[in-house]
Amino acid sequence: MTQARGKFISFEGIDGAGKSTHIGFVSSYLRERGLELVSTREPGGTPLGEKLRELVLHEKMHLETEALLMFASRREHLAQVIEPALASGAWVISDRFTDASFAYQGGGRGLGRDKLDALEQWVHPDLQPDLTLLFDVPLEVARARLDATRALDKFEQEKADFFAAARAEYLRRAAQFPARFRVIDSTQTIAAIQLQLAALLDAIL
Ligand SMILES: Nc1ncnc2c1ncn2[C@@H]1O[C@H](COP(=O)(O)OP(=O)(O)O)[C@@H](O)[C@H]1O
Ligand SMILES: Cc1cn([C@H]2C[C@H](O)[C@@H](COP(=O)(O)OP(=O)(O)O)O2)c(=O)[nH]c1=O
Repeated sequence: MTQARGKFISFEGIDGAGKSTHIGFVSSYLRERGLELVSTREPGGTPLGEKLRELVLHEKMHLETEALLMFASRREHLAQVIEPALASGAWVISDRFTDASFAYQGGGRGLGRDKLDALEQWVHPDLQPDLTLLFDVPLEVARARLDATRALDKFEQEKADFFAAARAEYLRRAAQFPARFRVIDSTQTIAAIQLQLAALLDAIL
C-alpha cells in the first residue's frame, strides 16, 4: 500500500503579526491528534539553509542576490526536508515559504513579479502549500509588538512603507489563491485566533 502524502501548511505575515506564537499552538494541536509533524522555517530549515539565513538576514546585498539566496535556501529545504517528509506521510508546517519572497522581495523591495514567478516555477513547479495561514495586522500593531520584544534583524528594521507594501502583496496573493489561503485577523486575542485555527485544522484533518 502506498503511504498517503502528508499535508503542507505555511505560516505567513509581516514581522510581528503573530506567526511564531501560533505555530506552537498548531503543532501541539496536530501532534495531539496523532499526526507525525515536521516543524521548520524559511529562510533555513537545513544546515546549508541556516547558513544562508545568517547571511541574508544580516548582510547588505543586491536585491536579486537576496531573492536568489531565498530560493537557494528553499531549493535545499524542499529536497532535504519538505518533499521527503510529505512523501513519508508526515505533515509539514513551515514558518514562511514562497509567499514571503513575493511579499518582501517583490512588494517590499520592488523586485518584478515576473522574476519571482520564474523562480517559483523553477524551484517548485508542482508543489504549493495545502493551506497558507496569513496572519494579518495593521503595521502599527505589528511594530508595537516587535518593539516590545526583541532585537530587530535587517528586514525588521525596514520602514513603514516597506511593510505596507509587503502586507499589500500578501493580501494580493491571498486574493489570487483563495483555495489555499486563509487570512486571519491577527488583532484578535490569542485565544480567539486559536479557536479559529482549531476550526480550520479540523476542516482538513
Ligand atoms: N493576538 C495577539 N495579541 C497580542 N499580542 C500578540 C498576539 N499575537 C502575538 N502577540 C505578541 O506579539 C509579539 C510578536 O509575535 P510573534 O508571534 O513573535 O510574531 P511573528 O512571528 O509574526 O514575528 C510577541 O510578543 C507575541 O506574544
Ligand atoms: C522566507 C523569506 C523570508 N524573508 C524575511 C522575512 C523576515 O523578516 C525574515 C525572517 O523571517 P522570520 O522567520 O519571520 O524571522 P523571525 O525569526 O524574526 O520570526 O526573512 C524574506 O524576505 N523572503 C523570504 O522568502
